[in-house]
Amino acid sequence: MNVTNATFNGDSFNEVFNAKLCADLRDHGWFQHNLFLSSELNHSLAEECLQLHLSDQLKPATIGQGQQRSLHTNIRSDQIGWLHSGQSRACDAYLLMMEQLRLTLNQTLYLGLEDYESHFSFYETGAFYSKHLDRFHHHDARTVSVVIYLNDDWLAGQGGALRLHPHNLATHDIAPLACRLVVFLSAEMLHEVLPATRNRMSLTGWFRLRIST
Ligand SMILES: O=C(O)CCC(=O)C(=O)O
Ligand SMILES: [Fe+2]
Repeated sequence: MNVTNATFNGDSFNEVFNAKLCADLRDHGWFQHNLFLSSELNHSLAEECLQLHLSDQLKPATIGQGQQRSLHTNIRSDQIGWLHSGQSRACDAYLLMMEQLRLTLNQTLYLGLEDYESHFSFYETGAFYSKHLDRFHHHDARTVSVVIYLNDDWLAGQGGALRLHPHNLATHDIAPLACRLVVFLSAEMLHEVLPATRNRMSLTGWFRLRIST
């Protein structure tokens, strides 16, 4: 894959994108953009996620942080693999886009986001993640959540939606379609992942503030 010209879709990070990102997060607490990844980058990331799954390198996700971290398969049943820079060209291209997103969020919303952590997620048929907030209870720095979906040809009726529960508003379902980006405020937006009738792959990440100790 040629990272330099296959990464961004034409309208990611243009003025309209940036203005909508800023307005939607500020006014509603979430933002969606359907063609964020190029199909080439989507394909490379989907292939990498699938290979990690097939080679048993993804692990059951846990809940909580530090010593409180534990496995709760009644709350979530996906498998994850944390990303690190240099692991592949596709992951580096994705991390570059997230760096651009971090700068954009800081410039438009003055959020002071310092860094980003991210993992692949693989939900096998029937896997789910019940209603939760992404911010941990104790001194957590997670501020903005980002999900990118990697699933070609996702059909209505296959389930697997990200269900947002905006405060005092009706729930909103988003299908996990390839190339799609969803951004929301980690401390405010309750959300869940509904079970699907097929495997579901994504990249999930969090922009964090520096924690002062
Ligand atoms: O995959 C999704 O749609 C959301 C995943 C999620 O909520 C999480 O990993 O915290
Ligand atoms: Fe979440």
